[in-house]
Amino acid sequence: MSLTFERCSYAYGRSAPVLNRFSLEIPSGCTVLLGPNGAGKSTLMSVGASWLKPASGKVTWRSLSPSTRRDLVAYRKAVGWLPQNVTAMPGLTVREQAAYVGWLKGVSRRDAWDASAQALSRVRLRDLSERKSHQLSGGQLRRLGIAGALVHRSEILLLDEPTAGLDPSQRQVFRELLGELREGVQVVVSTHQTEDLSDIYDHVIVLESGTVRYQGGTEGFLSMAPSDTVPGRQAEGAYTRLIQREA
Ligand SMILES: Nc1ncnc2c1ncn2[C@@H]1O[C@H](COP(=O)(O)OP(=O)(O)OP(=O)(O)O)[C@@H](O)[C@H]1O
Repeated sequence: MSLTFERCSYAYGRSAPVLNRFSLEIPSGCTVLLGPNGAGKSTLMSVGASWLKPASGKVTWRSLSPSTRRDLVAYRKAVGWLPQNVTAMPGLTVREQAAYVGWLKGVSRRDAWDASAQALSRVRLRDLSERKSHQLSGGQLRRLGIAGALVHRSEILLLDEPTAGLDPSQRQVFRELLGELREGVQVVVSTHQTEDLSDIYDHVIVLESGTVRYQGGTEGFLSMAPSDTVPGRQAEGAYTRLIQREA
């Protein structure tokens, strides 16, 4: 069993629920989560990361559920999360912050320290290891966030807009990293960037107004593009067609 949401409901305060008895099983492999602004992607990721607790329903990763007190620590160790806004921890260096995140997730201090060097290399931040994390640029901070999720050797990574604010060369670094990661870890990426979908992702999920509008293979998704779509713009064409059709 993969990451599963069973009839989950979540509302911010007294607002209308963003997720209303929402059910979804994330397929194994590499999945991209698309959807318009406000569709509920970050909310879904945050519920999956057990940062937000659904008012009702159940989230499970394999046999672990964060709503079961006994499972919570193991669940959070297994499920890595890059939130939309990564914050620098005051006073910590880049390496200390990556190690600290691992330690918070239950990795021993020594293992977290060792693993942090490797994780920083993977996101190409090793040269900045000794810099204070508050001195990083926004894009570098996002890469540090990914490194933090790698330190505790997650079984599944939920990456919320990992390429937002990255320059084109760093987006390429991220694509390469994803190619390496997908060998051992299940990955879900929320993004607005639709280029190269078929090179990177096995599955596409499109969310709109807290509802799944599409779930299936990447090739099937791309084939929904209008026949006159310019080559290389299939994902954009398919997405626009889907969202307009459902609007
Ligand atoms: N902290 C919050 N308090 C109140 N409402 C919120 C909060 N965070 C999100 N919302 C609302 O919940 C809905 C879903 O937001 P969410 O951030 O999950 O969407 P999203 O698909 O990630 O959007 P984007 O692509 O713009 O990041 C939106 O209507 C948003 O205004």
